[in-house]
Order: sequence, then C-alpha cells, then structure tokens
Amino acid sequence: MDAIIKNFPHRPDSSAKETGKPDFLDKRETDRPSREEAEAAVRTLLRWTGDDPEREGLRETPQRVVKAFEEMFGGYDLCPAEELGRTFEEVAGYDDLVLVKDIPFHSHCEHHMVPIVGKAHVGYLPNGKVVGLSKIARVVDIFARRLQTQEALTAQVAATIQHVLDPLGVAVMIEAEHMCMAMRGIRKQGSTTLTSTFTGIFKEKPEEQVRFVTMVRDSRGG
Ligand SMILES: Nc1nc2c(ncn2[C@@H]2O[C@H](COP(=O)(O)OP(=O)(O)OP(=O)(O)O)[C@@H](O)[C@H]2O)c(=O)[nH]1
Ligand SMILES: [Zn+2]
Repeated sequence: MDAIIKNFPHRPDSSAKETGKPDFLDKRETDRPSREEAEAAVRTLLRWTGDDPEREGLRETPQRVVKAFEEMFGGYDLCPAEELGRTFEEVAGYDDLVLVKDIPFHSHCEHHMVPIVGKAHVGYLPNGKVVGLSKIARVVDIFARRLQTQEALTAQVAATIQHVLDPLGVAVMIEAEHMCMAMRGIRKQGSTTLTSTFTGIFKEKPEEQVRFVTMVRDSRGG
C-alpha cells in the first residue's frame, strides 16, 4: 500500500497551547510496511508462540491477522475532526447539557497491544452549535481504533470536541477493563479503570461535573 495520509494518535502536546489545535488532529504521512512485510512479521510472532506457521490451521493466519489489524486499527486513517464537521444550530433554543452515555468501545493498549474494553460517556454544553449524536460515538470509535492508553483516549475525545464544536464545556468519562491486567501480569479480572476529562464550564464549576456524573450514573439502578 502506498504511504497514505493519516492522523497520529499522540497526546495533546504543548504546541496545542500556542495554536489551540491538538497535535493529533494534524495529518502526517504514515510509515506503513507493505502487506507482505506485515504478514511476515505475524509469521515470526507465530513462531515466537512456539507453534508452526506452516501447519494447516495457521497457514492463512498471517493474512487474517493483517486484515483484522486493518479493521481494529482503522482509526489511524480517519480524521475525528472531520466527523464533527457537520454541525447544526436549529434545536429550538436548546442550550443545555447533551450527554451520550454508555458508548461501547474496543481499543488496544499501547504497552501490550491487547484489548481494552469499555464504555465512554460524553457530554457537552452547546454554545449554539450541536452535532449529530452518532458523530460523538464515531469520534470515540476513531480514537479507540488506535493504540491507546485510557488517559490519552479520554483526553483526545474531549480535546477534539472542544476544538471543533467550541462548546461551553466538554465532559468525558471512560470506564474500561484492561486485558493486560486480566490475562497477564497482575492477572486481576474484573477491575475497572475510570478516567475523566473536563473542559470549560465543567472544569470551572464542580456542580456541573456533579450534574454530568449524576446523569451518567442515573437510570442504571444506582
Ligand atoms: N496509566 C495507564 N497504564 C496502563 C494502561 N494500560 C496498561 N497500563 C499499564 O502500563 C504499565 C506498563 O508497565 P511496565 O512495567 O512498563 O510493563 P509490564 O512489565 O508489562 O507491567 P505489568 O503489567 O505490571 O506486568 C502496567 O502497569 C499496565 O497496567 C492505561 O491505559 N493507562
Ligand atoms: Zn497493557
């Protein structure tokens, strides 16, 4: 595949303070290997497991894994800011909190490349402009389909919405289970990590944070 333009997933950096634009919204060229190189790398990892890549059940596995990677890491080729590009203002004067909660996602931790499975709750207080609700879930999905830490994922979703929609504030909470803690290492199943990022009014006013968290927690039986 030719080198293509993509968005790198990195954390909000200090230059964002000068330009106001998070660096992960910039487009850069990829340094992707060829499909054949990627498949050869999978064959090497298959040998690393101790198995035989030439046995019948594994012969097609490198192609399958590379194809699965295209899907699971498809977020590198998508621009989250573009997803939020179509905003509208005709909402009959509605100017209160918009909350999309329980957005399920699958991601992969950047340390071990094993799944992170969780839910995101995203709220914003519009400043005139609103966006299609599915677009919020799409932004979560795009960042989730990159190698991540939960902190970076949380911050990136919040920063993208803040940057593109320019609302009065954004609140993002993510709860997730990290398979790298469940399947290996410390091997603790069922522990959940919670992260949150608040901007604007949610950062300034603790009561707005409480309202967001209460709405997230409400209707799930306490
Ligand atoms: N802060 C943060 N840490 C994470 C996330 N995903 C995985 N980790 C942690 O990243 C750390 C990597 O630690 P290292 O000591 O470098 O690697 P390791 O030897 O594989 O660590 P163990 O998991 O403790 O065996 C571990 O503590 C993981 O639990 C995440 O999203 N956020
Ligand atoms: Zn990990």
